[in-house]
Amino acid sequence: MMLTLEKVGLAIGSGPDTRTLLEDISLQVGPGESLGLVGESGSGKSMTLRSILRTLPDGSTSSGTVRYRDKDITTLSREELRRFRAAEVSMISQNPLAALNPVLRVERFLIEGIQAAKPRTSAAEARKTALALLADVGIHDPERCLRSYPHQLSGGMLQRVVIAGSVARGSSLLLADEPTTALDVTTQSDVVAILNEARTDAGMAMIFVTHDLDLAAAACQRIAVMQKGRIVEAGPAQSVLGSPQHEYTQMLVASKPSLTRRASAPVPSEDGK
Ligand SMILES: Nc1ncnc2c1ncn2[C@@H]1O[C@H](COP(=O)(O)OP(=O)(O)OP(=O)(O)O)[C@@H](O)[C@H]1O
Repeated sequence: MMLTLEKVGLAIGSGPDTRTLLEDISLQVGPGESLGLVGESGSGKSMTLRSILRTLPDGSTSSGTVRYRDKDITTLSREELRRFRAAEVSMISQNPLAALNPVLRVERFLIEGIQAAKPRTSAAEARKTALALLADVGIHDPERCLRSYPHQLSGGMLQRVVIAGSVARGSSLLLADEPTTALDVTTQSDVVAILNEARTDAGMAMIFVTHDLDLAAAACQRIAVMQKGRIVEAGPAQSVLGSPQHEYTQMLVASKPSLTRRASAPVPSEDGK
């Protein structure tokens, strides 16, 4: 298994003011696999990702184990943790600008990633690889994209560049936190398709956080449903969403806006009748 969480817990504060943020979180993701974490706002999805990266809030206490390959991440030294974050994990968030340096062209971002993974690659070779990676993520004019600064690209293009960057760095673990929330629906499905392709081609393990059940089903083979810091139901995406067992999952599925229902809903007349 690439990543295994066993009974991960997280609490903040002390004494009677202690608040439990995560409780008994156990999950596994293998190479090339994708796991969706779904649940309402505040259910602990982002905190689960932060437990993996060990970027926990000040004053919090964690428990349980986070195993990456054969190492327990919770016991790594500061230097080992820095290396784990830089070389093994890529984080894709709602805001791709956060991952990119605003004063550097896309070219520098990708070439640095490629050379970090394979230090002996020449600049010319790295440039060629960067162009190929941009083409792989569906960028039509890779030359132009390489020369661009982040602010010159659309949200969908930026998210593609960040995905190309994680492939360039040879990351084996992809943590995606609402990566498509800021995109329009068509670009959303393009980005999900590109993520899926990058994951299977490069054998990356992916955790995909979203509150959108349809998106989770499109991006993930398995789904874990979180409520109040716990996983209440987990299993193959089709069975969790098709025949949910836990009443919280049933409620989420029932309240999901259905595209067919939306499309066929009667349009209210102007006077509201
Ligand atoms: N720095 C912090 N200190 C204390 N509590 C926090 C901190 N950040 C988040 N929390 C609390 O931790 C709980 C879990 O939050 P988390 O961000 O993981 O939820 P989420 O499921 O990712 O929600 P969202 O979809 O809104 O991002 C929430 O109750 C939140 O209020």
